[in-house]
Amino acid sequence: MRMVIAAVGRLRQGPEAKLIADYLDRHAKAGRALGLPPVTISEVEDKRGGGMAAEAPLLERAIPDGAALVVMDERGQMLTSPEFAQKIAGFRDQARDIAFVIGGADGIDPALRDRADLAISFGRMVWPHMLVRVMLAEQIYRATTILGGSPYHRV
Ligand SMILES: C[S@@+](CC[C@H](N)C(=O)[O-])C[C@H]1O[C@@H](n2cnc3c(N)ncnc32)[C@H](O)[C@@H]1O
Repeated sequence: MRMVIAAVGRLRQGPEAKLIADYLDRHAKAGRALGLPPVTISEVEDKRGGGMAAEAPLLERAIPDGAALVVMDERGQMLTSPEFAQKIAGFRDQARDIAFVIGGADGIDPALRDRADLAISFGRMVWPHMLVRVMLAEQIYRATTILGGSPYHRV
């Protein structure tokens, strides 16, 4: 099984990169015993500024064949963290890779959005894509702790 974040844009060194590295590192350690692999990040960029239509094929290339496609989209479903954890466990139990997709300034091309297994919203407000990366990394780590029964997540 593979877990991939396919994201538009290159993240420079800085606070967001440090947070993402920290959460994904914690996920990698906690996920080992649960059959969850480390998350890899695949960044794509269309240097000609072609927007979402040009970014879609680049994102498609970063998505493993047959992977469960999870798009991050403000119009998507608002899940609780335990619900998100169960989605991840469900894909794991089906032996499917998971590809989380984060769009660029224009969002995700509708053709890619429409074929998603799941669209997740972090609320109806639009967040900068680099912050969505941080929040997604944290929620993946949180999901792993929920599945592992660790007390990180409290309600
Ligand atoms: C700056 S936003 C682009 C917003 C764009 N107007 C759209 O229609 O999607 C960049 C990316 O961040 C992610 N994103 C932003 N806000 C989000 C939210 N509330 N929930 C989930 N993902 C979000 C989406 O993947 C989006 O493509």
